[in-house]
Order: sequence, then structure tokens, then C-alpha cells
Amino acid sequence: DEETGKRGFGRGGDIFIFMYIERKNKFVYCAYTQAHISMSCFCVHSTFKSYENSPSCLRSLLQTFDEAGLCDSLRKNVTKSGYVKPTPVQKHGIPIISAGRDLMACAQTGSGKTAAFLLPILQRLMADGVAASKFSEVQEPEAIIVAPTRELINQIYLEARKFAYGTCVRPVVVYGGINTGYTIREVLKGCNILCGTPGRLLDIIGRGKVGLSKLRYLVLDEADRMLDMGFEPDMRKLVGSPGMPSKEDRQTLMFSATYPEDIQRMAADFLKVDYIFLAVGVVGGACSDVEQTIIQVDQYSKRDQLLELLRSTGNERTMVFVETKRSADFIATFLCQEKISTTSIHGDREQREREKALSDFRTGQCPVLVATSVAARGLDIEQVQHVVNFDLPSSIDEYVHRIGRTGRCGNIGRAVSFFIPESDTPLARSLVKVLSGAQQEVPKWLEEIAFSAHGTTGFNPRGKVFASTDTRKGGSFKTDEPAQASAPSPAVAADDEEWE
Ligand SMILES: Nc1ncnc2c1ncn2[C@@H]1O[C@H](COP(=O)(O)OP(=O)(O)OP(=O)(O)O)[C@@H](O)[C@H]1O
Repeated sequence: DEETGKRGFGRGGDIFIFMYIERKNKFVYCAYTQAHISMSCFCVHSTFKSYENSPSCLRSLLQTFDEAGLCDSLRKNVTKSGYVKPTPVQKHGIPIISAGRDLMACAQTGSGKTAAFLLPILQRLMADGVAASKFSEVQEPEAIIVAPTRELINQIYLEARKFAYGTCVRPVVVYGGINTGYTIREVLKGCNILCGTPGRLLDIIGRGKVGLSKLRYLVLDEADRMLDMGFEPDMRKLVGSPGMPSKEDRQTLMFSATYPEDIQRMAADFLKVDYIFLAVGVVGGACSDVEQTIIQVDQYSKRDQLLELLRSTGNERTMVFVETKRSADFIATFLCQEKISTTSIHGDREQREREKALSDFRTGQCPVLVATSVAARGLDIEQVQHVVNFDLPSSIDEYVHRIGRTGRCGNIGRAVSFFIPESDTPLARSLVKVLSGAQQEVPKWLEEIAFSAHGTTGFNPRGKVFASTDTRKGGSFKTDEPAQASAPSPAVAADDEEWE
């Protein structure tokens, strides 16, 4: 209740869902009950700190994990993971998923989206007494989770395994670059939650090793990436696979920190018409715990500036993003020659080498990781204090994901980006918007570039349309920002990056 601040959340009773929109510095909020759950757009405050400072009636859902009604083993595993209280996207996302609603959730990088979908799925499977996995020539998983890269899907699988520990739910992972025979044997041992990259997933389904008749949950992590031009055909194939329940008969969940408008519109094809759009903060906004610095450089001084920067940061764990696989190798070799312990990850490296690179970086053996966009999304590596955009990406969303490898889950991080006016001007205006949206200082020179001839359209021809809201027609919570020009779907995968 807005006036009394009373909260309600009960099984079988009404679920009060509070809506909170920041518009022109005013807070607008309303509450809905489950009985009148016609609402479709749902926004909550962005950062951890400001969230905690928001009016108490807005912080009403799931104050603690105890309120989530998790079964004992799941609750224990959450505690063992060191989670004391749910993050904003968990506080709001878990009850929405538990209420059986389709969801398109947008929350900043590092805000705990993975547990926001894993926990309610695991809880439901256990509450319904899912059959313990056992060997069978065809496995019938209850949930499928897809993500764009091998390393990310493996990370999600490890999270699922951690939360499912000691329960009868068995997660399995399938992705390219590892032996298919081994993967199939793992699947056939039993599989309740199948995590996969699209290609390998479709392959295994196509071989008849996985049936879809029991499928209840379909989760697209990094959903905007999963639905852009690179993966859309695979996603359509997946939902069109023989036996796949129709969208009315399954629960579809989408999570990302960014949702370009064109992708949001297409995502609706995969979701029930009354799906809930949950936005924690500004859609596509950068994590405000990352201090962002943009430095104007010229092509020829970049390498020396990188060196200088890395020397000043000492042994801080740093990810250096570049645009091409060739420059990843080149920069990594250059840094090694300069006695900076560096490794690299990109799509041309063997899977074994990719895993070794990540593990050397995680353990701190190589405190610098040079990476292409293959490492931009989702990877959760502890103590990454610093991200450097040696080359700026072509899309603003990619920028948001890259810098989100630091400043995760309430920690502070730093991101430095080298801006070359000759090539990066098309990104300038979106950069200004993201910087100011995250309360960062915007350099005067960048503003000038952004609003000079090139920057005035608001449309970055190399990148995607920046969406700030739920795009649904009649969605009542559009911000007052000027509408962005609608753009044709841009080319997606980085120039020479291979996505699995
Ligand atoms: N409630 C919580 N309490 C403490 N730590 C948490 C909680 N929820 C998640 N975390 C931790 O926060 C980190 C980030 O979580 P996660 O990887 O799910 O973020 P994300 O929102 O999916 O980020 P990205 O957009 O980059 O994919 C992880 O290390 C995770 O274990």
C-alpha cells in the first residue's frame, strides 16, 4: 500500500507488484495484485545503493531468501554461495517467475541475473517432485538454458550445479569445441536442466538424444544477443523443433543488460502476449559502479598508452578488449614482450587454449587478458578491477557488456576506453548518453563530437538502436526521451568473430 507502506506477498493470495519509474526526477509507483496482473511493464531502481534508499513500500518483494520459499537444500546452497540477501533483479524476478509469468528482464551487468532465473526454476522442479535423472537413450529435460558463448554457458551450468547440489536435479552442459561423443554420454546419464550453446544444442536435439515433451522452461540468457541476426535463425529452429511446447505451454524467460528496440519487438514472438517486462534501472544502461573514462588517442599512440596504463595499474586484473582476433594475438604478444604477464581469448583459439587462458586469468597467473567480443558478455571473473577498450566496439550495447566485466555485484571497477575520432565518432552520441546515464563525467570534446555533424542523428550506423524502455505498443511507461530513429538490423557478430 503506497500510503501505509504495507507489503503483501503470499502463496495463493495476492502478489503485490510495485512499479517504480523515475521520470524527470519524480518517482512514480503503483501496485498491482496478481488478480489484476494485466500490467506488463515493471521498472525498479537501478543501483544497489539507491535501491536500498528507495521508499520501503517499493522494496516489498522478497526482502530475504527465506521469503522465497526455497526448499532446504536449495536454501542451504544459496547460503553456501555467500548470498545474504537477494539483489534487486532477484527480489522482483524470482516472484514473477514463480508466479508462472513469461519474463523479459533487463538489469545491469553483474546484478545477479543468473540466480534470478536458476533459483525459481530449481525450486519449482523440486517442489513438483521432478523425477531423479537416470540413464536413458533419450533424455527429456524440464528446462533448457541457452547462451551465446561456450565459456558463458559453462559458467551458467556451474552455477546451476552449485545450486542443485545435493538435490535430484541434474544439470548438463553441451557446447562446441568439446568431443560430441563425450557430451552425448553426459546427457544420456540424466538431464533435467540442459544448458547449451545453440549449435550444439540443435545438434543433440537433431540426433534424437533429447526430447522436448517435458520442457517447461526455456531461458535465453543474453537474450538480445540470442535473437540478433547471428543467432535468430537458430533460436527459431529451436522453438520450432519437433515436440517443443508452444509458447503458450512453456514458460519463456529472457535476461540481459541490454535490449535494442528491434530485438525487443522480435522477442515478443517467443513470449506469451502478457509477458512481464522487468527493468531494473535504465534499459541498456551501464553499471554505475564502473568508473568510466574515455581518452582521445590516435591510432599510432594507442599501444604505448596501453603499456603506460598497465604499468600504472600494477598487478590489477585487467581485461583488454580489441576488435579482431589478429589484434588480440598481436597485442598479447606485444605485452608479453614488454614483460607484462598476458594471455588471450578469441574464437580462433582451441577450446583447450581458451579454457587455459581464462583459468590463468582467474587465478591471477596472467593478470592481463586480451579478448575479443567472445568474452564481452556474462563472464563473471572475480577481482577484475579494470577493463580497457583498446578498440571501442561498434555498438553501444557491446560497450555496456564489456565494461560490465568489472564493478560486479556492488564492487567498484574502472573502465578506460581509447577513442579515435576518425573511426569512433558514430558511437559518440550513444557514449555520451551511457556516460551521463551512469552519472559519469562526459568529456567536453566527446560532447562536441557527439553533437557535431556526425553525431546529431542519434543513430549509430555501426551499432544498434539504444532502447530505454519496454517497446510494446501501449506500454505505458515510455520515458520522455525523444524516440530513436528506427534502424535496419545491423550486422551483428564482430567482424571476424565466430560465435558458437
Ligand atoms: N544475492 C546475491 N548476493 C551476493 N552475490 C550475488 C548474489 N546474486 C548473485 N551474486 C554474485 O554476483 C555476481 C554476478 O552475478 P551474475 O553473473 O548472475 O550477473 P549478471 O547480472 O548475469 O551479469 P551479466 O549481465 O554480466 O551477465 C556473481 O559472482 C554471483 O555469484
